[in-house]
Amino acid sequence: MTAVLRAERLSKQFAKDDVAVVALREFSLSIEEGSFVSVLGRSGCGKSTMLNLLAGLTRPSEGEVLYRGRKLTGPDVEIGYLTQSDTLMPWRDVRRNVELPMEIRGVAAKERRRIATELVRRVGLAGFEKHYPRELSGGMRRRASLARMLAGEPGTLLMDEPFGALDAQLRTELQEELLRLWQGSGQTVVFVTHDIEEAVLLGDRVVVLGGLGRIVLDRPVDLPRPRTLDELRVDPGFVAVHGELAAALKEGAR
Ligand SMILES: Nc1ncnc2c1ncn2[C@@H]1O[C@H](COP(=O)(O)OP(=O)(O)OP(=O)(O)O)[C@@H](O)[C@H]1O
Repeated sequence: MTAVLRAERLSKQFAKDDVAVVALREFSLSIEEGSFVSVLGRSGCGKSTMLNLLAGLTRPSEGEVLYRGRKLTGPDVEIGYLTQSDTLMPWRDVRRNVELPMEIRGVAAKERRRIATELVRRVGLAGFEKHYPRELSGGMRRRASLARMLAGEPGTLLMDEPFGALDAQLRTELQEELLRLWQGSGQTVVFVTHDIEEAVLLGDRVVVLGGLGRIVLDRPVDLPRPRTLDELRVDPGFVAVHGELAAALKEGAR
């Protein structure tokens, strides 16, 4: 297995009222090609800062990000990023938002429409193709953004708490859909969450961050797939991993 994405001693500080605020300190991580890595951490520990750097959206104060061995100096079409903030285009309806990455790649109009319609269905938005972002709920906008990211067919997907705002039922459906799409795709996923169950359900590996992005625990999850939460919850292996991660989160908060 080769590393597709590597963070090497990344530090990031922001200037706030002339005072330097450190968000991430000497953060290093190597992501294997085709793997699904969950990153777990409490609010404010630097998860979004880390993803912004991995996406090439912001520049590190120190250190570097390597994508396929090349230094990342800006956003890359190969890397899809589902941010926490809403980046749908307000003047495009759902279908045309989802079509956008395919327009950029020069996919023919008919094919674009076919793929967009299918992706919109997969994220549970069938019937809302003609709705504009302002006509959707927050959760629906997240799902439309997810479909748009998938439409770009990125080799690497960075996702920042994509399902946090959704109700439990929908969340489960989308987690399963994401796994279906990912399995066998060869895509690499870095998935940020603060939910232990979600991290274990999805990941091949869970990385727990403490303050300033300090890695408190980095462990593989070797539970068999396909996984469902109902089955996992009564699996002794899952209960053990869950306990270990909960302890690591607590340790990270210190
Ligand atoms: N643009 C910025 N300017 C100043 N400080 C920032 C900026 N962005 C992040 N920070 C600070 O860096 C730290 C880490 O923020 P970050 O958003 O990465 O955390 P997070 O783990 O993603 O949190 P959450 O789970 O709540 O999204 C916080 O203390 C935050 O206040």
